[in-house]
Amino acid sequence: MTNELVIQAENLTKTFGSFTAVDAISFSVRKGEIFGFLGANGAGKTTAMKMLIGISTPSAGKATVAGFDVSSEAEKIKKNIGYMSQKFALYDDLTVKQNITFFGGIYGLSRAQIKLKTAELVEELDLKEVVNQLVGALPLGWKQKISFSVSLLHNPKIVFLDEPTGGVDPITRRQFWEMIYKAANNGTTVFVTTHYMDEAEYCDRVSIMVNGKIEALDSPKNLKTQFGVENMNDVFLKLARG
Ligand SMILES: Nc1ncnc2c1ncn2[C@@H]1O[C@H](COP(=O)(O)OP(=O)(O)OP(=O)(O)O)[C@@H](O)[C@H]1O
Repeated sequence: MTNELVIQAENLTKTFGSFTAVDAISFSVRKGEIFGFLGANGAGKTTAMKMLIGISTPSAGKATVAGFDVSSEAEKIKKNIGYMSQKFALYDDLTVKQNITFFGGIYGLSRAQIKLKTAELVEELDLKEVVNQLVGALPLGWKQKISFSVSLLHNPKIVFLDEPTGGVDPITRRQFWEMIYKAANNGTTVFVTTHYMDEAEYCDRVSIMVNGKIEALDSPKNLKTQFGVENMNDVFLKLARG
């Protein structure tokens, strides 16, 4: 991890009518950092993330991602990031290989690059058996791992993961986190939302949102010390209960 800041938000705000979903949040994320973005349902995480990836315009405040302004340079941001949404976006009726080819094309990779990447992924994820199977036939954990790899196809500087491990078993979640570590070790910054507090422990730093505001932000170790508790679940409960 370096000291280069790849995400900087300053008083970033989103209102819907009179409702403030994201309330003047300020934070920064370093290159290669695994940054956990936590909060209860409805706290404003997805809304904040949508502003950071350039698909929702802030109502107030500002943010830069990969050096580009989210309000005025959204197209440049999209070229520099990967995104895996809660409803991850692989096509069930295409094979694994066809999905990789399709998304590689969208990300602007050449045929040769796609071929190379496909071979790499088959090797890394041990996909030999399933590469020509329809994605729809694969278990959820597999879909998520492939989806994550697809979001990294174009070697983005930052990858945004919105609850990437929802609904999968602990072993698959652990494997997924090994992939996250590997991406971070390769210099990719990982911005991840999760509801699993064991996953919060794996992050370099964690922010916790309550009603649109960031109420805590530090390493898991420092947060546990600050709140005088043993685990991130208790940190979260203390904050959420107010
Ligand atoms: N387009 C919209 N119009 C009006 N209200 C919205 C809109 N999008 C989100 N909200 C509201 O903003 C609040 C924050 O929602 P958001 O989806 O960002 O929360 P979240 O922290 O991501 O929750 P979850 O963990 O359930 O995904 C919620 O009260 C939601 O109803």
